[in-house]
Amino acid sequence: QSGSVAANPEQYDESYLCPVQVGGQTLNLDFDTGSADLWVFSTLTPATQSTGHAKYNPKTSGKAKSGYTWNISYGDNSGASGTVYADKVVVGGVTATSQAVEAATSVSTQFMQDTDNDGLLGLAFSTINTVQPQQQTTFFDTVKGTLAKKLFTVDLKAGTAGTYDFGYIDSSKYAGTITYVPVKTTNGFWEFTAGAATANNRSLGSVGDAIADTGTTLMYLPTAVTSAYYAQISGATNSAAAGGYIFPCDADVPDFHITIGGKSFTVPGEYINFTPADNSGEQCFGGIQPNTGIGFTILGDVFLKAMFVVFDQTTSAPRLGFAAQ
Ligand SMILES: N#Cc1c(N)n[nH]c1N1CCCC1
Repeated sequence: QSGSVAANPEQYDESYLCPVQVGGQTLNLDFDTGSADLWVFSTLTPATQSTGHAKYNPKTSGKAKSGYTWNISYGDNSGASGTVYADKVVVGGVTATSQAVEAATSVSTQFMQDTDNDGLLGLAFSTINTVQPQQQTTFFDTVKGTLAKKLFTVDLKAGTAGTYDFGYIDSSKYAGTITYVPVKTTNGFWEFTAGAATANNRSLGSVGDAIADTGTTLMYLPTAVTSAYYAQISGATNSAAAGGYIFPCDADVPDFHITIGGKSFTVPGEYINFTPADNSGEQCFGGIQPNTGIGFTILGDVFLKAMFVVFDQTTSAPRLGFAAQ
């Protein structure tokens, strides 16, 4: 089988939500290549936390996995926990007849407040799934044996709907050729080595170890690369109050170029002029921020919305394919 589902941007492209049928109920989920749990708001989630969200009702067709629990926390200190059911999950026409559906019995305030988001669909490696006592497979791992090709592609867009495709590569969605690089799976991420970064034809240094992460909004780069980039924007400062680099909204924000697999790819400067940093609209928050304390680079949606990316498990060695949109 194969299929395609829309990836609808939230305000400022902060995250992208995709309609998924869970036990015959449609929920809008954040597809996240940086985590491996499929969890949903449910009828088990306290009403004080779930108001405004679509909820999965396991009573309809879910089979309880007795004694199974899950508990996930993300790098931004958000998190959720709950119990586990097996149920039918359909994404863009691709059907997992019995997928582990993690029903939330508790969610953090960030999730409670984003009422468009009804949960997450993890697309990292199942080795980092949090279900106990037995780890469960991601939707992709559950269905990959039934897909025409064991891969999915990500085509996020700036300010408009993109797509996640499962089982095939749509050559109309990218320009030029796809450059493949090997993936290191030991941390459970789609992790690879990126190369040199430049802006205004000046070297910013090497990016190095990086993950392709649809669940992260911004790009978190090595501190040296980040400071060298913002040194080229007059008025840019690293503001503790704002929580990162900001600059005058009318500044000239240079394109960011990164080499992957020997090919150069470009993130337009306008994607890096991310959002107003304050109510005056005078200062804007940068789409590139330092990866301090993370330990690797995260190439999130600001990067991905300039790219067409193939998440490929067609061979025993997973690989990532990158192309310009
Ligand atoms: N922090 C963080 C994070 C990440 N690195 N990948 N996905 C994340 N989230 C998904 C939902 C909330 C945060």
